[in-house]
Amino acid sequence: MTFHIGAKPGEIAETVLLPGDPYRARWAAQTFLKDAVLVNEVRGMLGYTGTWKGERVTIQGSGMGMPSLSIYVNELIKDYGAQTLIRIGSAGGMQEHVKVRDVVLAQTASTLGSPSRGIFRELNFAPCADFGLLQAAWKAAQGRVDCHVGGIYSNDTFYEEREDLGAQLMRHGVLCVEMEAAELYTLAARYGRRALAILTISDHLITNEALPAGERERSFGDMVEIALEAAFS
Ligand SMILES: O=P(O)(O)O[C@H]1O[C@H](CO)[C@@H](O)[C@H]1O
Ligand SMILES: O=c1cc[nH]c(=O)[nH]1
Repeated sequence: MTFHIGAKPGEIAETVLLPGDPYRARWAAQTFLKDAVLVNEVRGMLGYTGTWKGERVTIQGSGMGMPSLSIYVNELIKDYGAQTLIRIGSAGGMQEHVKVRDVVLAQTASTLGSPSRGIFRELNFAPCADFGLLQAAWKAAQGRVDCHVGGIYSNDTFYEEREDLGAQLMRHGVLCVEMEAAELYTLAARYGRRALAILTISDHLITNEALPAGERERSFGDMVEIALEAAFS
C-alpha cells in the first residue's frame, strides 16, 4: 500500500494502462480484461488487474493534470515495479488533418511546466515516447483507425487563456492537446521504464467538433486495443 494506491504487493501488473478517468479504467477492465479484480479505490481512483490474452495487465485511473498523474506513476514505478506504462487518454485536435475519433501516438510532449520542471531549470528537456512501444502501436493501429504520430502539448490548464501560445503550437505542427503525457515520459526516462501516450481526439480546437457522448466508448476501444497489442508485441 502507498499513500494513494491501496493494492497489496503483487496485485499490480508490470504493464499498466493509465486513463485519466477512473470510470474509463473500470469500463476498459470490464470490456477487455479477463478476471478483472478491483485493486485500488483510494480517493475513487479505480484500478483493476486482470489478464489480456494470458498476460497480466493493470488499468489504473491517473486523474487530470500532471501533478495527479505524477503521484500515481511515481508510486506504480517505485512501490509496485511497473515497467511499461501506457496512457490511454482523450485530447483536443490542433491540426485540420487530425480529426475527431482519430488516434494520436505522442512521439514527444511539449509543456510549459510539469512537476519535473524544477529539476531542469533553464533546460528545455524533450520528453519522448519509448520507440519500441511507438512502433508497435503504429503497427497495431493500421487498418483499425486513422492514426497520427508526432508532437503533442501537455497543458497545465484545460481552460487556456494564452491564444498566442495555441497559435504557435499549431504553427509548429503540434497535433493535439492533453494534460499528462510530458510528466509520464519524464518519469519513464528518470526510472528507465517504457512509456507511451495513446490519445483519442474527443474534441477539436479548430473545428469545435466534439465526440458525441454515446460514441465515446466505441472510439476509446480502438485506443485500448492498440495499447494492449503494443504492450505485448
Ligand atoms: O481523458 P483523460 O485521460 O482524462 O485526458 C484528458 O481529459 C482531461 C481533461 O478533460 C485531462 O486529463 C486531459 O488530459
Ligand atoms: O486537455 C484536453 C483534453 C481533451 N480536449 C481538450 O481540448 N483538452
